[in-house]
Amino acid sequence: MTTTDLLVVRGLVAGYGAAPVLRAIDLTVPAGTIAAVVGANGAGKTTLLRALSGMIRPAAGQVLLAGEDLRGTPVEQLVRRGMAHVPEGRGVISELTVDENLRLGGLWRRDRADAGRALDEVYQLFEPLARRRRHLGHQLSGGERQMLALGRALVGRPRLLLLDEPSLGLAPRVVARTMALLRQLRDRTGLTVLLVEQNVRSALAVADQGVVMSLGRVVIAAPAAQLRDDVDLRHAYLGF
Ligand SMILES: Nc1ncnc2c1ncn2[C@@H]1O[C@H](COP(=O)(O)OP(=O)(O)OP(=O)(O)O)[C@@H](O)[C@H]1O
Repeated sequence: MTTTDLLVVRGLVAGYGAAPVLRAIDLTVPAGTIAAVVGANGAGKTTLLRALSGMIRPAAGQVLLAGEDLRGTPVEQLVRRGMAHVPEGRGVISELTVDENLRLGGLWRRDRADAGRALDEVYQLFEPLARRRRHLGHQLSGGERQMLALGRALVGRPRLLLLDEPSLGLAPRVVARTMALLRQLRDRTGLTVLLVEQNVRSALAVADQGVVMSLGRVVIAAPAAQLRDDVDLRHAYLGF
């Protein structure tokens, strides 16, 4: 595992109108690690992912991906540089088949042969998707749709995966499987993950770093183990 910082965020300010939601976010995520972003409803977690993936334009601050400043970079270029965003609600296209949805994730890649290999790898990783290649998006269960959204992102071979609430609406067993998969991807491929989760326990169990947000700021960024084990910290910042 490399110790290079893949994502560095400095003084990021962003929002939807005149009043900013993110108020000077600072964040560092080393390559090959999982950072879990947790915090109360409305803290700005989803907004942070949107600002990083170019869905909303930051008003101020700096985002570096592997040392490269991303300011002004079009969304399509962000994808080419290795950023993949799986939004809350997942964005699976209901009218397309599993296979078509997955192929969308690799359409932009010039290396067609490797895009094909990445697709095969995703089918190996998600066996239920391989069995349902011809099924339409709307015929899938919630857990399968989550797999599909994640799989589609992975077909692009991202370096940084921005994952918003993957556990939303899923059975505990499926949540556990998703978290185990993230750990496996980190360990086997060196994938770096910024994981936004309401399910704090599950997220901290899999993460290397815990990032607690409140009112548009990062109030603590610490090793996940420290947040898990320190009762005072948990009471103060996470309420359990
Ligand atoms: N599209 C939007 N337009 C205007 N304001 C928005 C929009 N999306 C979110 N907000 C506001 O931004 C603030 C932060 O929301 P955000 O969704 O980032 O929080 P969150 O920490 O992800 O919370 P949750 O866990 O509830 O999704 C909230 O006050 C919310 O009302």
